[in-house]
Amino acid sequence: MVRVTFTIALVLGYMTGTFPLETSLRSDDTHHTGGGKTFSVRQVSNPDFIRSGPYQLAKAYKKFGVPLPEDLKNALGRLRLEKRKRSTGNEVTKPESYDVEYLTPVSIGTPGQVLHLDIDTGSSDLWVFSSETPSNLVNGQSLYEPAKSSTAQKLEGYTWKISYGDGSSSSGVVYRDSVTLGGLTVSSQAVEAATQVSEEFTSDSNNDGLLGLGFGSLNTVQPKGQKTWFENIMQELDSPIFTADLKAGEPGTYNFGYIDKNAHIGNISYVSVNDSNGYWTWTSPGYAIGTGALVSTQIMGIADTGTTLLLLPSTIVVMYYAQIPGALYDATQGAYTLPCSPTPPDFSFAVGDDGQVITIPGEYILYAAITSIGTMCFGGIQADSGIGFSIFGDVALKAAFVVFDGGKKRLGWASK
Ligand SMILES: CNCc1ccc(Oc2cccnc2)o1
Repeated sequence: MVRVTFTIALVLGYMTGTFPLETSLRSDDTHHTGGGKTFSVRQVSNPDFIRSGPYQLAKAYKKFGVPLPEDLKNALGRLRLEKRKRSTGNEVTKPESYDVEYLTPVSIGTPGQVLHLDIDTGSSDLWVFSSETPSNLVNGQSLYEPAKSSTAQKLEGYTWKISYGDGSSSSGVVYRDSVTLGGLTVSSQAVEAATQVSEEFTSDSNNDGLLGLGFGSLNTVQPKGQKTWFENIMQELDSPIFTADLKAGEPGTYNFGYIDKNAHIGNISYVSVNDSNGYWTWTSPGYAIGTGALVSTQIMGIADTGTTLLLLPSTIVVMYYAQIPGALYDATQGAYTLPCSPTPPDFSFAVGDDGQVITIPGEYILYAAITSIGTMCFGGIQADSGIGFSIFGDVALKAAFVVFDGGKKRLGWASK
């Protein structure tokens, strides 16, 4: 989750998109003879008009009521198929130890420079360790070197600066370059090169940066916010979605543009997303602890692949750990801890109004042993106090198959 600070200011309602000219080929430059007024309208071309010979020829046949010859009909059919051809992609994502984050190979520039990025649906900057990151802040990470990319373009005067829910942060300058993920290429993606990273990133040696899949409104680039990779590729996809299939202690998968029916069990329940704060924000109607009955209560939270744990309202967290002998809030850790055995109760959360429930196995809540003798463990469920919403991080996401639907602004949840 990216930490957003608002400055109270007159927000100019500027749009970052480019609008196709609202014009079309027209010729209404009618001239009147005699004393009447004359007027003419300048013809402007419609840049969105797609030139197509067979289509124009077919229009001519239709205009004069002549049936289309067979080969022209076939040509039109091929064109229609060609236009329909869209694309899909998929990529493997690998967990770091304790599933603290999942890293995905991303190719940047020409020729491609492969970096392993943390795909984060809780933020919207694509930033990387780079040749511009001071070497004393680099500790084994792969670097993006724009000078070695024939397609890199520096956005002069553009900067970025971001801080995350765990207190880590980074900042730097901005390039445009080609970015390929899962076989899908955005030719002009804003790539944010770090000139500063906090200690948490320096010590995170295998993590070469983040690829944000939140909504573009969260992007921190100044003076003009940039679109995420997904926002840039979305229209090319068969459908404007991506799915997250994270796994406990083993590689998972991100798919783009399609739903892999073999990746989930039972139906996918969809819930609406409120993107007004830039996150994939949704509301769960309730939870259950172990084999207990569902407790109906609204849990508003974000689906966040970049947060490791499941952060919930403290009332629910207290209820959960109260079921576990020996569990306690450890003030030195600033967190709930519990005995590493026996396996604690499962935790379930409801999705939608069709009875769908996602059950997190108890072992996912034994997040990591605190002491080397391994008797007490760090809890995978912690309180969301002070954040303002809950965070369905990796502990929850790795129990589900999740559809992030950018077209309909909704989330789909299924068991797997
Ligand atoms: C592990 N700390 C460094 C680090 C890796 C990824 C991130 O980014 C985060 C952290 C928390 C929430 N969302 C994204 O920070």
